[in-house]
Amino acid sequence: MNHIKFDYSQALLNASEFEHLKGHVQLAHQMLHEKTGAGNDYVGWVDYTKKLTEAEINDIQQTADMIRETADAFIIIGIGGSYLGAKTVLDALMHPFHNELPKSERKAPKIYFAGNQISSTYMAYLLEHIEGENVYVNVISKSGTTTEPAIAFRLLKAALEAKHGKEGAQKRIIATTDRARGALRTLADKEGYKTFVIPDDVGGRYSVITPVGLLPIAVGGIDLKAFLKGVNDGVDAFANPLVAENPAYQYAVLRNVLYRKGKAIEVLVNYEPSMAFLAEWWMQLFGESEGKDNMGIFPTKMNNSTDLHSMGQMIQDGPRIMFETVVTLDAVEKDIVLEADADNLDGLNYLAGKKMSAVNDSAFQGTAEAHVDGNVPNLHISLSKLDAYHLGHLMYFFMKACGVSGYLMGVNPFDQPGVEAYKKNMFRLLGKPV
Ligand SMILES: O=P(O)(O)OC[C@H]1O[C@](O)(CO)[C@@H](O)[C@@H]1O
Repeated sequence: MNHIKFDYSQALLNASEFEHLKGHVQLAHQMLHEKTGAGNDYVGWVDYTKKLTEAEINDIQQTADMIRETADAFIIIGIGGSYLGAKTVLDALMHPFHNELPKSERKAPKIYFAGNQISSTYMAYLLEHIEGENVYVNVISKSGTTTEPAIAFRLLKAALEAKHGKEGAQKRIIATTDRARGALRTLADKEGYKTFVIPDDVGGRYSVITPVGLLPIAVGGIDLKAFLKGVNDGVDAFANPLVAENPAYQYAVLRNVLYRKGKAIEVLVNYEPSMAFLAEWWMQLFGESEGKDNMGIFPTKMNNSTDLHSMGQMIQDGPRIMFETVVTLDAVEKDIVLEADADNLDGLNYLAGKKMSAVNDSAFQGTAEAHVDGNVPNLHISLSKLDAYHLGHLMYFFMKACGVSGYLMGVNPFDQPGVEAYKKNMFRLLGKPV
């Protein structure tokens, strides 16, 4: 069943402008489901979760439970698709001040990320910060050869071995990587680490639904089965080839029509800080999938109402080359009723008795109205609430829309050849042996 409400009444398009693309969607749907399109070696994510066995899920859950019971701190090493999905879910569903809670109130180890940049300062502070802690590490790399996580892992492995010896470190390291290839696989096999496999036919940016995302999510205490159920219900709901009944395909069509009308920038907007990282994950998903052959919609983000006070001016009055996709929640996790103040020096008594979420909602409504008036098309996605089920459903919605959208755009949505350019130069500058 579909749990995404997708409203495109403010897309500033006539039905006639997207009707003609419906036939193309049927073709893109077929290419994806029958594995006949470009990049067809990488469409395993389409029904991956449907094929996950109970034993595989239990293995992930048991490993996570062991880490939850034993570790003070859990470090997720990975870059791009190898950390963005996990961080999105953990940020969205965990206590916003989780790492600062006293141990007795924390339901999971403190969680840190490493290997998603090459900052020596960050790494030095992290190593110093975790010195007294019982640390477990999940090193995640599909290729097993990415420089950023490899450097971070080398440093953390050395720190763990210095503290606990080889055997103690071995117990605290879990590697998520390719079944057979890559330096991380070789190392993990040699050292005897517990490993999880990233399937060959699932690319990094589509891998949050594999152990890449699932293990960290479970360590965070998120309900894995609910997350997977949300994904699986998405697999069913968004496999409907009829555009009129499939919001993922509607979204794919509309963004393509908007792009063809000169809207080269898509802004993913949220009104909840817990959802801010969703945009980072979404940016890689669409950016790496569609930015090809000098084409593609440039994906960016607004965390509102914060960014209305920095980028709001640009959206309202800047060049008319952007559209917004706003994600909102029908119900917030916690609400606060604003009270009257005897002095009312701040002039806020007109809000007395109102819920803070209603003020936030008015910010959303007012902004959408202003931006649409300013000729910025607005697409609106709403979820009934933010929990493991709905987040899994939403992430799969975006994945499915992205595959179809890329095909509509005429690119291979499953490769990322352009990412190699900086690496080649960096390796030359560093004198990496060829
Ligand atoms: O999991 P890996 O192989 O380390 O790759 C991490 C990320 O790097 C990229 O390959 C780009 O360099 C992304 O596509 C990917 O998500």
